[in-house]
Amino acid sequence: MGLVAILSISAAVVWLLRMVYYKAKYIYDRMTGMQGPAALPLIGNLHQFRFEADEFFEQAQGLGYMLEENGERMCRIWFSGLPFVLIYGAEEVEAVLSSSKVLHKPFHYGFLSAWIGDGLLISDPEKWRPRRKLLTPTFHYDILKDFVEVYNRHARTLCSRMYEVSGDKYSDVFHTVTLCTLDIICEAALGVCIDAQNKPSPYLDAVMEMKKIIFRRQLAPQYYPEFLFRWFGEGRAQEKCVKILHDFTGTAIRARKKMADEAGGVQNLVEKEAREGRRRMAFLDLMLDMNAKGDLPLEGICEEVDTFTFEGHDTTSASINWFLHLMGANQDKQRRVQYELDEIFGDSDRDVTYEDLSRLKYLEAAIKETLRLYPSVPIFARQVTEDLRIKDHLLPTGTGIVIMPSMVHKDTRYWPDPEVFLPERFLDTEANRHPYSYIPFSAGSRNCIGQRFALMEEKCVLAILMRQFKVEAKLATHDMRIAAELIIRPMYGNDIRLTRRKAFS
Ligand code: HEM
Repeated sequence: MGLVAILSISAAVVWLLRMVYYKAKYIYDRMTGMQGPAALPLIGNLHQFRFEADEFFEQAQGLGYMLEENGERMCRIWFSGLPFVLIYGAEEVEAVLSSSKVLHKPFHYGFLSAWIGDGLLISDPEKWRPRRKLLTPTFHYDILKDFVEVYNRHARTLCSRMYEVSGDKYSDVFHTVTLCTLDIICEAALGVCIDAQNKPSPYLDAVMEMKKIIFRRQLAPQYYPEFLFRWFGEGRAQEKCVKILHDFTGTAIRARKKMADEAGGVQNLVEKEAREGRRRMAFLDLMLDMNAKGDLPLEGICEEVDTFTFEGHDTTSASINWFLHLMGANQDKQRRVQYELDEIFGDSDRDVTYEDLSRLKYLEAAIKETLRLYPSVPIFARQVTEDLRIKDHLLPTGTGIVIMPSMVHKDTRYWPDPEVFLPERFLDTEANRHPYSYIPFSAGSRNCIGQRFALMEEKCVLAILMRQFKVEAKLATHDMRIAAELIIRPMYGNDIRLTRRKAFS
């Protein structure tokens, strides 16, 4: 190699190292101005991290409580060399979620992509923006009200399962409820009744297994690189699950598309089926219509159906479960819920109608209060791609932002006696709270697209359950250990005792 070449390469290496040094210094200088636990060179705070689902959440919350004294509800942590900022105050959250520039998700959302592709939840803003615009009308009340029948039907099956475990003993109902919410979302998204509450299926097993694999990987940095995960982690097990999941949704989508093509379009097909009283519109039908107009490719339909199925069953199940626990632990509040139900339904065992839903004011307040104490998604995150100012800090490009709704929901400035279960907070129309002090569904333009669906579903399912059963919780709320996985769940299950209130016809 000639001297010139050696000199050129050396100059390039020096130049690269200088760039890296200045970039690292730029980030480091900005991050050191922020409160946070002492970090070591290279590994940062990694050695202090707890990787168990309960300890990890407790640790993050503990850190937040320790570091709120100077009026800032944010702190920095170093995940090895990567800077992260934990955010747990309404004002700080507003700076992030109201910004149209902070819409990217960090790398660990990518672990979901084997299942849900590049759907709404994880896609980059360039892809996300037009698709969100396209899909938002899908969640309009005019469409959602047709799902009330689906909620009722599966809630009644859930009731039968609950009868089987009712009586003197306490039973863990967490999984039982999850099967119901999975039935509901599969029928709403795909138009297919998987009947998970009555029979096992490879699809059901794959859904359950896949969630565990994704969560285990999130807490195992050694498996972040794809090849290490594939060869030494659970990559192969994941591949098997993904095949079952995609075969199932792919087959249902292709079959429905074929039927729509044969009927001369989705609208014709849906109208024909409605005349025959056979089936109602599913999100899939609306998306096939978009596909026929050239707005959404078939691959996009698969991504979004899988995204809805993933995001739309565990979240609602967690929330229904915590609601049942809180009812069992707060008998006075349970009586108020049942008083309202008895006023509306009397002794009748009729279905819940769309009109009933808006009359269930106390039930709705109790659901919202449940989501305040136990927001189903314990943590969500953003990636800074342009320097972002929050209060006196400039978060440099590359910073990961981690938002903790459960802590935002316990800020005493907006939530007096934050640990107390008090649905009445949500009936108080005078309450003057910061608009970002309640964020179970996130907020801003990238909030939860399914929140109306979720609230309608929960109200309907819980109206049916609470009419039939009195609930008692085995443990007091302060004795429940919380596991923050993909959703927030009771670490050792949701043990409740159910006794029948009236006959089930
Ligand atoms: C109690 C129930 C639910 C809760 C608490 C909840 C919460 C959330 C949260 C916090 C996010 C933001 C996540 C992030 O930024 O990383 C989100 C996003 C999302 N949720 Fe939900 N969710 C619920 C139910 C549902 C349901 C039933 C569906 C579908 C029918 C759904 C579909 C979605 C989708 C597609 C996104 C991504 C939206 C986007 O980025 O544009 N969710 N949800």
